[in-house]
Amino acid sequence: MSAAPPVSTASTPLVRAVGVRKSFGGTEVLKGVDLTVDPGQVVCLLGPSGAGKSTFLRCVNHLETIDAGRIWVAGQPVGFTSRGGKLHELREREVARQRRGIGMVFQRFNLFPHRTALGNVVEGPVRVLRKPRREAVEEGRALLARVGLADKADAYPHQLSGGQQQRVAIARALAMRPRLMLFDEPTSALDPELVGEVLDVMVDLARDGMTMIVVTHEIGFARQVADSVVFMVDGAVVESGPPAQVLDDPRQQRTQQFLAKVL
Ligand SMILES: Nc1ncnc2c1ncn2[C@@H]1O[C@H](COP(=O)(O)OP(=O)(O)OP(=O)(O)O)[C@@H](O)[C@H]1O
Repeated sequence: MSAAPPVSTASTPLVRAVGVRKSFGGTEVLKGVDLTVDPGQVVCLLGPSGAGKSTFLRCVNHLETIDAGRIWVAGQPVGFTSRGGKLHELREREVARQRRGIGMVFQRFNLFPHRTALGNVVEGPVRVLRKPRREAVEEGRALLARVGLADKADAYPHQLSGGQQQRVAIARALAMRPRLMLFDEPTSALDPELVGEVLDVMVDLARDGMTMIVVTHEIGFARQVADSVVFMVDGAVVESGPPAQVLDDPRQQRTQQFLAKVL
């Protein structure tokens, strides 16, 4: 791990990544990524397969440990705590606590198959946050209504479409009251006709002011919702800025080439 930069303060962005590096085996897949997300902002991460987008997202949530650089979420260095002006590596249980403030939605919904939609949503608040079940159920029903699934509370995952399962997964993440939501290609496992219903929920979340980092190939979503589009290639950010600039008037040849293929 490189020398620790100073601990950031509460007035800093919600997410700040500086010089993030990560290797698997001998291969460096993140080569010094810098990224800033202000509270309430939506940042879309775009780029070709293998660029390191998912790996970066997993580093923000400390599902991967970075080799160098630093990431702060809400002023807290990810994987560390600051005591007496020094950074100390967190133990596993403390990492889990830090991770609670971050909701993550994956390509695959990974719902508990033996629990209903509502059961999936209340599991975290009851078991992890120790909320009274009645309160968790009330909130869980409200969250299912928010994602348009009020009538599916008692359905099991196998009785739901992929789009509905993904909306349950979003409700489940929201039930933990995250201050940040990470989405890793949340629609890419869905049939095309189901993509819109998941994106609509994400658009609503963005309008409600949720801070989000979204790895996506949905250029229309990025154009509609993103405050910033970050284009990654080969473990590095090659271009970032407002969607109108990066998507409609890209400056880098690699961005132009990528967009020519996907648009
Ligand atoms: N746990 C791991 N072990 C070894 N290599 C890994 C691991 N996770 C990712 N990689 C490699 O890191 C590189 C970046 O992968 P990553 O999934 O972050 O890219 P991506 O930009 O999200 O791509 P895609 O759009 O295809 O999901 C790839 O070459 C991948 O094979």
